[in-house]
Amino acid sequence: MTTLAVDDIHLHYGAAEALRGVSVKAEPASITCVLGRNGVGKTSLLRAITGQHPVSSGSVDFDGAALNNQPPYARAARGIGVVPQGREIFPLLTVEENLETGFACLGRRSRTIPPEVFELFPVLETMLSRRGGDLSGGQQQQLAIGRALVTRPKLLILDEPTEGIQPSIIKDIGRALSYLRDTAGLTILLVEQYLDFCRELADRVYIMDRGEIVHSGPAQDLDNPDVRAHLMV
Ligand SMILES: Nc1ncnc2c1ncn2[C@@H]1O[C@H](COP(=O)(O)OP(=O)(O)OP(=O)(O)O)[C@@H](O)[C@H]1O
Repeated sequence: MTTLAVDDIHLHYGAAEALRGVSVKAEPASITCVLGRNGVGKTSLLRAITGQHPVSSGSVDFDGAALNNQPPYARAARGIGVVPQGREIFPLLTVEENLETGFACLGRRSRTIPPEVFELFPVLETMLSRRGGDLSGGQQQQLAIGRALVTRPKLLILDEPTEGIQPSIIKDIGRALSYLRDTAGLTILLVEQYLDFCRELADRVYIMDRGEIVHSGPAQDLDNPDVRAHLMV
């Protein structure tokens, strides 16, 4: 069963239409990557999936059932984990407290930090009592992914996880996402501008332009200059 099926959604900010009939699917245990230049609607698509902005029409089905008008916290409780653009770490909370904010959508008995968070990102364990704001950008990105994993997601959504991150940590993040797909069977939906990262990781790619999907296919399609042309400024 398809984990996520976005079907023909339209989304408006006032009179401006940011999404014009967008359809996207994410299959179980796979990485789906949405690419596109600045301002084409990638974050708006994620807002529609996470419930942070209402859609004007169309549907979003998750795990076999419609999400309709469910608020973001209900979607998180159903298994949609989010790593937002800019990470949104609480700077004055410790690393441990930041991870524990993921407990909010869990029942009392599941309120533990899964060991895989520290297996994937050992630096977080060594920095548990440090303040989030004292971490480097790359460490904060790892923390944001760890916090999303605490919610035990079936679908992990990441908005530009490589933005402003040093190459060695981008590699760590890539390895972590492959592991989560291959070993934990997680479904991953990734918005990115970094083409090589997507080419290496993704199973399927979608390219957006001006609120529409202009190409979809296997990640190898990114080798095709005609496909890459959609990403040129
Ligand atoms: N809160 C908002 N109110 C009004 N317009 C918005 C809002 N958020 C985004 N937009 C507009 O909607 C369009 C799509 O923006 P969106 O952030 O979804 O694009 P994006 O592809 O994620 O861009 P980026 O790569 O810069 O994050 C843009 O024209 C943007 O200016």
